[in-house]
Amino acid sequence: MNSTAVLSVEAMRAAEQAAMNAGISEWELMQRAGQGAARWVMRMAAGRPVTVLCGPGNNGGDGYVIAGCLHAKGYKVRVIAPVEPKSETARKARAAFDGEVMGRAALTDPVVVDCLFGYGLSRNAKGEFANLLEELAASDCYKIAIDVPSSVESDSGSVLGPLPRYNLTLALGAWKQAHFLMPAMASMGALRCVPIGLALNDASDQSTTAPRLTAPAADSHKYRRGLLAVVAGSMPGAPLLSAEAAMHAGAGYVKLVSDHSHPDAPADLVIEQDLDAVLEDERISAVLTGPGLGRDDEARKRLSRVLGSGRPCVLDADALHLLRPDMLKGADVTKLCLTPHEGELATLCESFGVTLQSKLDRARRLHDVTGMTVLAKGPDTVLADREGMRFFPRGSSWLSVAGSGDVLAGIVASRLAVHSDTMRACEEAVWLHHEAARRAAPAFSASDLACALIPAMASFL
Ligand SMILES: NC(=O)C1=CN([C@@H]2O[C@H](COP(=O)(O)OP(=O)(O)OC[C@H]3O[C@@H](n4cnc5c(N)ncnc54)[C@H](OP(=O)(O)O)[C@@H]3O)[C@@H](O)[C@H]2O)[C@@H](O)CC1
Ligand SMILES: [K+]
Repeated sequence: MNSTAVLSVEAMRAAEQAAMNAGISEWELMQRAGQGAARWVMRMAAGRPVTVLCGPGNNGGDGYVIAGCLHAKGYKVRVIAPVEPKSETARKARAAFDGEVMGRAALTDPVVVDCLFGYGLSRNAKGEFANLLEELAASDCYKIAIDVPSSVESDSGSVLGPLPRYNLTLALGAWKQAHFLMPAMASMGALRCVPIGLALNDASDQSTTAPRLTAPAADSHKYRRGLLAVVAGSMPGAPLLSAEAAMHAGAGYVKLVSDHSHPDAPADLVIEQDLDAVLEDERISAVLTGPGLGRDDEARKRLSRVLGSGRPCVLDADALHLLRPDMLKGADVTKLCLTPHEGELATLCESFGVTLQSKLDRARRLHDVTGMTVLAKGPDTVLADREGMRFFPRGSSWLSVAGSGDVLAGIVASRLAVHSDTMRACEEAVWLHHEAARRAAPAFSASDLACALIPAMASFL
Protein backbone atom coordinates (compact mmCIF):
# COMPACT_ATOMS: atom_id res chain seq x y z
CA MET A 1 0.00 0.00 0.00
CA ASN A 2 1.21 3.53 -0.74
CA SER A 3 2.35 5.53 2.26
CA THR A 4 1.11 9.08 2.83
CA ALA A 5 4.50 10.14 4.27
CA VAL A 6 5.97 13.35 2.82
CA LEU A 7 9.75 13.55 3.12
CA SER A 8 12.34 16.30 2.92
CA VAL A 9 15.52 15.45 1.02
CA GLU A 10 17.29 14.95 4.33
CA ALA A 11 14.56 12.59 5.57
CA MET A 12 14.56 10.77 2.23
CA ARG A 13 18.30 10.17 2.36
CA ALA A 14 17.92 8.95 5.95
CA ALA A 15 15.11 6.55 4.96
CA GLU A 16 17.21 5.19 2.11
CA GLN A 17 20.20 4.83 4.40
CA ALA A 18 18.05 2.95 6.91
CA ALA A 19 16.96 0.58 4.15
CA MET A 20 20.58 0.04 3.17
CA ASN A 21 21.56 -0.57 6.80
CA ALA A 22 18.82 -3.19 6.86
CA GLY A 23 20.51 -4.95 3.95
CA ILE A 24 18.75 -3.54 0.90
CA SER A 25 21.48 -2.21 -1.39
CA GLU A 26 21.22 1.07 -3.29
CA TRP A 27 21.26 -1.03 -6.46
CA GLU A 28 18.24 -2.98 -5.24
CA LEU A 29 16.41 0.25 -4.32
CA MET A 30 17.12 1.61 -7.80
CA GLN A 31 15.83 -1.62 -9.38
CA ARG A 32 12.61 -1.39 -7.39
CA ALA A 33 12.20 2.30 -8.27
CA GLY A 34 13.02 1.83 -11.95
CA GLN A 35 10.91 -1.30 -12.39
CA GLY A 36 7.94 0.23 -10.57
CA ALA A 37 8.18 3.40 -12.67
CA ALA A 38 8.59 1.36 -15.88
CA ARG A 39 5.24 -0.35 -15.23
CA TRP A 40 3.59 3.09 -15.21
CA VAL A 41 5.51 4.19 -18.31
CA MET A 42 4.37 1.10 -20.22
CA ARG A 43 0.79 1.64 -19.12
CA MET A 44 0.91 5.17 -20.52
CA ALA A 45 3.02 4.46 -23.62
CA ALA A 46 0.85 1.48 -24.61
CA GLY A 47 3.37 0.27 -27.17
CA ARG A 48 4.50 3.68 -28.52
CA PRO A 49 8.24 4.53 -28.79
CA VAL A 50 9.77 6.09 -25.68
CA THR A 51 12.75 8.41 -25.11
CA VAL A 52 14.32 8.48 -21.64
CA LEU A 53 16.41 11.53 -20.64
CA CYS A 54 19.15 10.49 -18.19
CA GLY A 55 21.15 12.86 -15.98
CA PRO A 56 24.36 12.34 -14.00
CA GLY A 57 22.96 11.12 -10.67
CA ASN A 58 20.79 8.29 -9.40
CA ASN A 59 17.71 9.83 -11.02
CA GLY A 60 19.54 9.17 -14.28
CA GLY A 61 20.30 5.68 -12.93
CA ASP A 62 16.56 5.09 -12.53
CA GLY A 63 16.20 6.19 -16.15
CA TYR A 64 18.58 3.46 -17.39
CA VAL A 65 16.64 0.86 -15.36
CA ILE A 66 13.34 2.10 -16.85
CA ALA A 67 14.80 2.02 -20.35
CA GLY A 68 16.11 -1.52 -19.70
CA CYS A 69 12.66 -2.74 -18.59
CA LEU A 70 11.02 -1.25 -21.68
CA HIS A 71 13.71 -2.69 -23.93
CA ALA A 72 13.17 -6.15 -22.40
CA LYS A 73 9.44 -5.86 -23.16
CA GLY A 74 10.13 -5.16 -26.82
CA TYR A 75 9.57 -1.37 -26.69
CA LYS A 76 11.39 0.90 -29.10
CA VAL A 77 13.31 2.92 -26.50
CA ARG A 78 16.33 5.16 -26.60
CA VAL A 79 18.23 7.10 -23.95
CA ILE A 80 19.45 10.67 -24.36
CA ALA A 81 22.19 11.40 -21.82
CA PRO A 82 24.04 14.74 -22.15
CA VAL A 83 26.71 13.50 -19.67
CA GLU A 84 27.92 10.16 -18.43
CA PRO A 85 26.64 9.03 -15.01
CA LYS A 86 28.71 10.14 -12.03
CA SER A 87 27.40 8.04 -9.17
CA GLU A 88 28.55 4.44 -8.86
CA THR A 89 25.07 2.94 -8.87
CA ALA A 90 23.99 4.99 -11.89
CA ARG A 91 27.16 3.89 -13.73
CA LYS A 92 26.24 0.30 -12.99
CA ALA A 93 22.70 0.90 -14.35
CA ARG A 94 24.18 2.52 -17.47
CA ALA A 95 26.48 -0.49 -18.01
CA ALA A 96 23.56 -2.90 -17.60
CA PHE A 97 21.52 -1.15 -20.32
CA ASP A 98 22.35 -2.55 -23.73
CA GLY A 99 20.03 -0.35 -25.81
CA GLU A 100 20.68 2.88 -27.69
CA VAL A 101 22.26 5.82 -25.77
CA MET A 102 22.82 9.20 -27.46
CA GLY A 103 24.41 12.41 -26.24
CA ARG A 104 21.94 14.57 -28.13
CA ALA A 105 18.98 14.00 -30.46
CA ALA A 106 15.69 15.71 -31.26
CA LEU A 107 12.76 14.73 -29.03
CA THR A 108 10.59 13.11 -31.68
CA ASP A 109 9.11 10.16 -29.77
CA PRO A 110 5.51 10.39 -28.54
CA VAL A 111 6.48 9.57 -24.94
CA VAL A 112 9.40 11.15 -23.06
CA VAL A 113 10.51 10.14 -19.56
CA ASP A 114 12.48 12.81 -17.70
CA CYS A 115 15.24 11.44 -15.44
CA LEU A 116 17.70 14.34 -15.69
CA PHE A 117 17.59 15.28 -11.99
CA GLY A 118 15.68 14.07 -8.96
CA TYR A 119 15.95 15.38 -5.42
CA GLY A 120 19.69 15.96 -5.94
CA LEU A 121 19.15 19.09 -8.06
CA SER A 122 21.35 21.64 -6.32
CA ARG A 123 21.52 24.65 -8.65
CA ASN A 124 20.03 26.10 -11.85
CA ALA A 125 19.82 23.66 -14.74
CA LYS A 126 21.88 25.22 -17.54
CA GLY A 127 23.49 24.43 -20.88
CA GLU A 128 22.50 21.14 -22.49
CA PHE A 129 20.21 20.23 -19.56
CA ALA A 130 18.28 23.49 -19.95
CA ASN A 131 18.11 23.04 -23.73
CA LEU A 132 16.61 19.57 -23.34
CA LEU A 133 14.06 20.78 -20.80
CA GLU A 134 13.12 23.68 -23.06
CA GLU A 135 12.68 21.34 -26.01
CA LEU A 136 10.61 19.02 -23.83
CA ALA A 137 8.44 21.94 -22.74
CA ALA A 138 7.78 22.86 -26.38
CA SER A 139 7.00 19.29 -27.48
CA ASP A 140 3.47 17.88 -27.51
CA CYS A 141 4.67 14.43 -26.45
CA TYR A 142 3.33 12.65 -23.35
CA LYS A 143 5.70 13.71 -20.54
CA ILE A 144 6.52 11.68 -17.46
CA ALA A 145 8.68 13.12 -14.66
CA ILE A 146 10.52 10.58 -12.55
CA ASP A 147 10.51 11.40 -8.84
CA VAL A 148 10.25 15.17 -9.37
CA PRO A 149 10.33 17.32 -12.53
CA SER A 150 14.01 17.90 -13.26
CA SER A 151 14.05 21.68 -12.72
CA VAL A 152 12.17 21.46 -9.41
CA GLU A 153 13.84 21.77 -6.03
CA SER A 154 12.47 18.92 -3.98
CA ASP A 155 12.15 20.66 -0.60
CA SER A 156 10.83 24.07 -1.62
CA GLY A 157 8.97 23.40 -4.87
CA SER A 158 10.86 26.30 -6.45
CA VAL A 159 11.88 26.12 -10.09
CA LEU A 160 15.53 26.18 -11.17
CA GLY A 161 15.28 25.98 -14.97
CA PRO A 162 12.82 25.49 -17.84
CA LEU A 163 9.74 23.70 -16.51
CA PRO A 164 7.71 21.54 -18.92
CA ARG A 165 4.09 20.68 -18.08
CA TYR A 166 4.13 16.97 -17.35
CA ASN A 167 1.22 14.59 -17.81
CA LEU A 168 2.35 12.31 -15.01
CA THR A 169 4.86 12.54 -12.15
CA LEU A 170 5.98 9.36 -10.40
CA ALA A 171 7.29 9.92 -6.87
CA LEU A 172 9.81 7.23 -5.97
CA GLY A 173 9.70 5.64 -2.53
CA ALA A 174 7.80 8.50 -0.86
CA TRP A 175 6.19 11.85 -1.58
CA LYS A 176 8.52 14.84 -1.54
CA GLN A 177 7.47 18.29 -0.30
CA ALA A 178 7.56 19.72 -3.84
CA HIS A 179 4.70 17.40 -4.85
CA PHE A 180 2.42 19.61 -2.74
CA LEU A 181 3.98 23.05 -3.20
CA MET A 182 3.60 25.77 -5.81
CA PRO A 183 4.88 26.61 -8.32
CA ALA A 184 6.16 23.06 -8.88
CA MET A 185 2.87 21.33 -8.13
CA ALA A 186 1.08 23.00 -11.03
CA SER A 187 3.41 21.40 -13.58
CA MET A 188 3.26 17.79 -12.41
CA GLY A 189 0.06 16.48 -13.97
CA ALA A 190 -1.29 13.33 -12.31
CA LEU A 191 0.74 12.19 -9.31
CA ARG A 192 1.47 8.60 -8.37
CA CYS A 193 3.85 7.14 -5.82
CA VAL A 194 5.95 4.05 -6.55
CA PRO A 195 6.72 2.16 -3.33
CA ILE A 196 10.26 0.78 -2.95
CA GLY A 197 10.01 -0.76 0.51
CA LEU A 198 11.24 2.14 2.66
CA ALA A 199 10.15 2.14 6.33
CA LEU A 200 8.05 5.31 6.54
CA ASN A 201 5.88 4.69 9.58
CA ASP A 202 7.69 7.24 11.75
CA ALA A 203 7.38 10.12 9.28
CA SER A 204 5.61 13.04 10.95
CA ASP A 205 4.73 14.94 7.77
CA GLN A 206 1.88 13.41 5.78
CA SER A 207 -0.32 14.03 2.78
CA THR A 208 -4.00 13.95 3.70
CA THR A 209 -6.65 11.67 2.31
CA ALA A 210 -10.38 12.36 1.98
CA PRO A 211 -11.96 12.75 5.43
CA ARG A 212 -14.78 10.56 6.66
CA LEU A 213 -17.51 12.65 8.19
CA THR A 214 -20.34 11.19 10.20
CA ALA A 215 -23.99 12.12 10.42
CA PRO A 216 -25.10 13.62 13.76
CA ALA A 217 -25.71 11.08 16.53
CA ALA A 218 -29.21 9.65 16.64
CA ASP A 219 -30.07 11.58 19.81
CA SER A 220 -28.60 14.90 18.62
CA HIS A 221 -30.25 18.25 19.02
CA LYS A 222 -29.16 21.60 17.64
CA TYR A 223 -27.05 22.62 20.65
CA ARG A 224 -25.15 19.36 20.99
CA ARG A 225 -24.38 19.21 17.25
CA GLY A 226 -22.13 22.24 17.57
CA LEU A 227 -23.14 25.79 18.42
CA LEU A 228 -20.92 28.27 16.61
CA ALA A 229 -20.65 32.02 17.19
CA VAL A 230 -19.32 34.06 14.27
CA VAL A 231 -18.20 37.38 15.74
CA ALA A 232 -18.50 40.21 13.22
CA GLY A 233 -17.13 43.76 13.39
CA SER A 234 -17.13 46.84 11.22
CA MET A 235 -17.96 45.17 7.87
CA PRO A 236 -21.11 43.05 7.43
CA GLY A 237 -20.46 40.99 4.27
CA ALA A 238 -17.51 38.76 5.12
CA PRO A 239 -18.76 37.39 8.47
CA LEU A 240 -22.17 36.72 6.90
CA LEU A 241 -20.46 34.65 4.20
CA SER A 242 -18.48 32.73 6.83
CA ALA A 243 -21.67 32.11 8.81
CA GLU A 244 -23.52 30.83 5.73
CA ALA A 245 -20.67 28.47 4.91
CA ALA A 246 -20.62 27.29 8.52
CA MET A 247 -24.37 26.53 8.36
CA HIS A 248 -23.65 24.06 5.52
CA ALA A 249 -20.63 22.35 7.04
CA GLY A 250 -22.11 20.41 9.93
CA ALA A 251 -22.69 22.75 12.89
CA GLY A 252 -26.21 22.42 14.30
CA TYR A 253 -26.63 26.09 15.15
CA VAL A 254 -24.80 29.18 13.89
CA LYS A 255 -25.15 32.59 15.51
CA LEU A 256 -23.84 35.74 13.92
CA VAL A 257 -22.89 38.30 16.56
CA SER A 258 -23.18 41.59 14.73
CA ASP A 259 -24.36 45.18 15.14
CA HIS A 260 -25.40 45.35 11.49
CA SER A 261 -28.96 44.70 10.32
CA HIS A 262 -28.05 42.09 7.63
CA PRO A 263 -31.20 42.35 5.49
CA ASP A 264 -29.81 39.64 3.18
CA ALA A 265 -29.20 37.06 5.90
CA PRO A 266 -31.07 33.76 5.57
CA ALA A 267 -34.03 33.40 7.90
CA ASP A 268 -32.46 30.47 9.70
CA LEU A 269 -29.31 32.39 10.71
CA VAL A 270 -29.69 33.78 14.22
CA ILE A 271 -28.28 37.29 14.61
CA GLU A 272 -27.49 38.65 18.05
CA GLN A 273 -25.82 41.82 19.24
CA ASP A 274 -24.65 41.15 22.77
CA LEU A 275 -21.20 39.58 22.44
CA ASP A 276 -20.72 39.02 26.17
CA ALA A 277 -24.08 37.28 26.52
CA VAL A 278 -23.28 34.98 23.58
CA LEU A 279 -19.81 34.11 24.86
CA GLU A 280 -21.19 33.37 28.32
CA ASP A 281 -23.54 30.77 26.89
CA GLU A 282 -22.04 27.47 28.06
CA ARG A 283 -23.35 25.72 24.97
CA ILE A 284 -21.14 27.68 22.55
CA SER A 285 -18.67 25.10 21.26
CA ALA A 286 -16.57 27.27 18.92
CA VAL A 287 -16.06 30.88 17.90
CA LEU A 288 -14.89 32.41 14.63
CA THR A 289 -13.69 35.97 14.33
CA GLY A 290 -11.69 38.03 11.87
CA PRO A 291 -13.64 38.27 8.60
CA GLY A 292 -14.98 41.86 8.49
CA LEU A 293 -13.78 42.47 12.05
CA GLY A 294 -11.86 45.68 11.27
CA ARG A 295 -8.55 46.66 12.79
CA ASP A 296 -9.47 49.48 15.17
CA ASP A 297 -9.61 49.53 18.96
CA GLU A 298 -13.13 48.17 19.03
CA ALA A 299 -12.01 45.23 16.86
CA ARG A 300 -9.05 44.58 19.16
CA LYS A 301 -11.39 44.53 22.18
CA ARG A 302 -13.71 42.06 20.49
CA LEU A 303 -10.79 39.81 19.63
CA SER A 304 -9.54 39.93 23.24
CA ARG A 305 -13.00 39.01 24.51
CA VAL A 306 -13.17 36.09 22.10
CA LEU A 307 -9.72 34.88 23.17
CA GLY A 308 -10.67 35.35 26.84
CA SER A 309 -13.73 33.12 26.40
CA GLY A 310 -11.54 30.02 26.41
CA ARG A 311 -13.57 28.49 23.58
CA PRO A 312 -12.06 26.67 20.61
CA CYS A 313 -11.50 29.47 18.18
CA VAL A 314 -10.76 30.17 14.52
CA LEU A 315 -8.94 33.42 13.79
CA ASP A 316 -8.89 34.70 10.23
CA ALA A 317 -8.42 37.91 8.23
CA ASP A 318 -8.33 41.06 10.45
CA ALA A 319 -7.92 38.98 13.62
CA LEU A 320 -4.58 37.81 12.23
CA HIS A 321 -3.44 41.41 11.80
CA LEU A 322 -4.47 42.30 15.33
CA LEU A 323 -3.10 39.22 17.10
CA ARG A 324 -0.03 39.80 19.31
CA PRO A 325 1.84 37.36 21.59
CA ASP A 326 0.64 39.13 24.78
CA MET A 327 -3.00 38.45 23.80
CA LEU A 328 -2.34 34.74 24.17
CA LYS A 329 -1.37 34.91 27.85
CA GLY A 330 -3.54 32.44 29.72
CA ALA A 331 -5.15 31.15 26.51
CA ASP A 332 -5.24 27.44 25.75
CA VAL A 333 -3.37 27.70 22.45
CA THR A 334 -4.19 24.11 21.50
CA LYS A 335 -7.78 25.27 20.94
CA LEU A 336 -6.81 28.04 18.53
CA CYS A 337 -6.69 27.83 14.76
CA LEU A 338 -5.17 30.45 12.46
CA THR A 339 -6.13 30.46 8.78
CA PRO A 340 -3.75 32.96 7.11
CA HIS A 341 -3.25 33.55 3.41
CA GLU A 342 0.25 34.46 2.30
CA GLY A 343 0.06 38.16 3.30
CA GLU A 344 -1.50 37.37 6.67
CA LEU A 345 1.13 34.71 7.28
CA ALA A 346 3.85 37.32 6.67
CA THR A 347 2.17 39.67 9.16
CA LEU A 348 1.86 36.92 11.77
CA CYS A 349 5.52 35.99 11.30
CA GLU A 350 6.46 39.59 11.95
CA SER A 351 4.30 39.74 15.07
CA PHE A 352 5.69 36.47 16.45
CA GLY A 353 9.33 36.92 15.42
CA VAL A 354 9.46 34.24 12.75
CA THR A 355 12.07 35.18 10.16
CA LEU A 356 11.96 32.16 7.81
CA GLN A 357 11.06 32.72 4.18
CA SER A 358 9.18 29.79 2.67
CA LYS A 359 5.50 29.25 3.40
CA LEU A 360 6.18 25.74 4.63
CA ASP A 361 8.96 26.79 7.02
CA ARG A 362 6.97 29.78 8.24
CA ALA A 363 3.85 27.76 8.99
CA ARG A 364 5.86 25.07 10.77
CA ARG A 365 7.81 27.57 12.89
CA LEU A 366 4.74 29.65 13.69
CA HIS A 367 3.10 26.54 15.08
CA ASP A 368 6.27 25.61 16.97
CA VAL A 369 6.60 29.02 18.64
CA THR A 370 2.91 29.58 19.41
CA GLY A 371 1.42 26.09 19.79
CA MET A 372 -1.56 27.16 17.65
CA THR A 373 -2.80 25.24 14.62
CA VAL A 374 -1.71 27.08 11.48
CA LEU A 375 -3.58 26.47 8.22
CA ALA A 376 -1.57 28.42 5.63
CA LYS A 377 -4.09 28.60 2.82
CA GLY A 378 -3.62 29.30 -0.87
CA PRO A 379 -3.16 27.28 -4.06
CA ASP A 380 -0.81 25.03 -2.04
CA THR A 381 -2.43 24.90 1.38
CA VAL A 382 -0.30 23.45 4.20
CA LEU A 383 -1.30 22.68 7.78
CA ALA A 384 1.12 22.86 10.70
CA ASP A 385 0.08 21.15 13.91
CA ARG A 386 1.15 19.01 16.83
CA GLU A 387 1.62 15.87 14.75
CA GLY A 388 3.62 17.51 11.95
CA MET A 389 2.83 19.05 8.59
CA ARG A 390 -0.17 18.05 6.51
CA PHE A 391 -0.35 18.48 2.74
CA PHE A 392 -3.30 18.50 0.35
CA PRO A 393 -3.93 17.60 -3.30
CA ARG A 394 -4.37 20.54 -5.64
CA GLY A 395 -7.69 22.35 -5.35
CA SER A 396 -9.59 24.12 -8.13
CA SER A 397 -7.97 27.32 -9.38
CA TRP A 398 -11.49 28.85 -9.39
CA LEU A 399 -11.09 29.08 -5.61
CA SER A 400 -9.03 32.22 -6.24
CA VAL A 401 -12.10 34.40 -5.79
CA ALA A 402 -12.92 37.11 -3.24
CA GLY A 403 -14.63 35.61 -0.20
CA SER A 404 -13.17 32.14 -0.72
CA GLY A 405 -11.12 32.53 2.47
CA ASP A 406 -14.18 33.66 4.45
CA VAL A 407 -15.95 30.49 3.32
CA LEU A 408 -12.97 28.35 4.34
CA ALA A 409 -12.82 29.98 7.78
CA GLY A 410 -16.54 29.30 8.20
CA ILE A 411 -16.05 25.63 7.35
CA VAL A 412 -13.11 25.23 9.75
CA ALA A 413 -15.16 26.86 12.51
CA SER A 414 -18.19 24.70 11.77
CA ARG A 415 -16.14 21.50 11.95
CA LEU A 416 -14.46 22.77 15.13
CA ALA A 417 -17.89 23.40 16.68
CA VAL A 418 -18.83 19.81 15.86
CA HIS A 419 -15.85 18.02 17.43
CA SER A 420 -13.37 20.55 18.97
CA ASP A 421 -10.29 19.08 17.26
CA THR A 422 -8.39 21.91 15.55
CA MET A 423 -6.21 19.77 13.31
CA ARG A 424 -9.04 17.54 12.16
CA ALA A 425 -11.27 20.58 11.58
CA CYS A 426 -8.67 22.12 9.26
CA GLU A 427 -8.11 18.91 7.31
CA GLU A 428 -11.84 18.37 6.83
CA ALA A 429 -12.37 22.00 5.88
CA VAL A 430 -9.76 22.01 3.11
CA TRP A 431 -11.25 18.89 1.56
CA LEU A 432 -14.78 20.29 1.83
CA HIS A 433 -13.66 23.60 0.31
CA HIS A 434 -12.03 21.78 -2.62
CA GLU A 435 -15.02 19.49 -3.11
CA ALA A 436 -17.47 22.41 -3.03
CA ALA A 437 -15.37 24.11 -5.72
CA ARG A 438 -15.50 20.94 -7.80
CA ARG A 439 -19.27 20.79 -7.48
CA ALA A 440 -19.98 24.49 -8.08
CA ALA A 441 -20.14 25.64 -11.70
CA PRO A 442 -16.92 27.31 -12.97
CA ALA A 443 -16.44 31.01 -12.23
CA PHE A 444 -18.48 30.61 -9.05
CA SER A 445 -18.84 33.38 -6.50
CA ALA A 446 -18.05 32.81 -2.83
CA SER A 447 -21.81 32.56 -2.09
CA ASP A 448 -22.14 29.85 -4.76
CA LEU A 449 -19.24 28.08 -3.08
CA ALA A 450 -20.96 28.21 0.30
CA CYS A 451 -24.11 26.69 -1.27
CA ALA A 452 -22.08 23.96 -3.00
CA LEU A 453 -20.99 22.79 0.44
CA ILE A 454 -24.32 21.01 0.78
CA PRO A 455 -23.62 18.42 -1.95
CA ALA A 456 -19.91 18.49 -1.01
CA MET A 457 -20.74 17.25 2.50
CA ALA A 458 -22.43 14.22 0.96
CA SER A 459 -19.13 13.18 -0.68
CA PHE A 460 -17.54 12.50 2.69
CA LEU A 461 -20.38 10.88 4.63
N1 LIG B 1 19.60 6.98 -3.09
C1 LIG B 1 18.78 5.95 -3.28
O1 LIG B 1 18.84 4.99 -2.57
C2 LIG B 1 17.78 5.99 -4.33
C3 LIG B 1 17.60 7.13 -5.14
N2 LIG B 1 16.77 7.14 -6.14
C4 LIG B 1 16.82 8.17 -7.16
O2 LIG B 1 17.94 8.98 -6.95
C5 LIG B 1 17.58 10.35 -7.03
C6 LIG B 1 18.52 11.15 -6.23
O3 LIG B 1 19.75 10.84 -6.73
P1 LIG B 1 21.00 11.79 -6.51
O4 LIG B 1 21.12 12.10 -5.08
O5 LIG B 1 22.13 11.13 -7.18
O6 LIG B 1 20.56 13.10 -7.24
P2 LIG B 1 20.10 13.44 -8.75
O7 LIG B 1 18.86 14.19 -8.60
O8 LIG B 1 20.08 12.27 -9.63
O9 LIG B 1 21.21 14.44 -9.29
C7 LIG B 1 22.42 14.64 -8.64
C8 LIG B 1 23.47 14.78 -9.68
O10 LIG B 1 23.18 15.87 -10.50
C9 LIG B 1 24.19 16.86 -10.39
N3 LIG B 1 23.54 18.16 -10.42
C10 LIG B 1 22.67 18.69 -9.53
N4 LIG B 1 22.18 19.85 -10.00
C11 LIG B 1 22.74 20.03 -11.22
C12 LIG B 1 22.62 21.05 -12.20
N5 LIG B 1 21.80 22.08 -12.04
N6 LIG B 1 23.34 20.94 -13.33
C13 LIG B 1 24.17 19.90 -13.52
N7 LIG B 1 24.33 18.90 -12.63
C14 LIG B 1 23.62 18.97 -11.50
C15 LIG B 1 24.91 16.56 -9.15
O11 LIG B 1 26.21 17.00 -9.31
P3 LIG B 1 26.99 17.78 -8.14
O12 LIG B 1 26.00 18.72 -7.50
O13 LIG B 1 27.42 16.71 -7.22
O14 LIG B 1 28.07 18.48 -8.86
C16 LIG B 1 24.80 15.04 -9.08
O15 LIG B 1 25.76 14.45 -9.94
C17 LIG B 1 16.16 10.37 -6.56
O16 LIG B 1 15.47 11.51 -7.00
C18 LIG B 1 15.64 9.09 -7.18
O17 LIG B 1 15.27 9.33 -8.52
C19 LIG B 1 15.99 5.96 -6.49
O18 LIG B 1 16.76 5.24 -7.41
C20 LIG B 1 15.73 5.09 -5.27
C21 LIG B 1 16.97 4.77 -4.56
K1 LIG C 1 13.29 13.90 -12.87
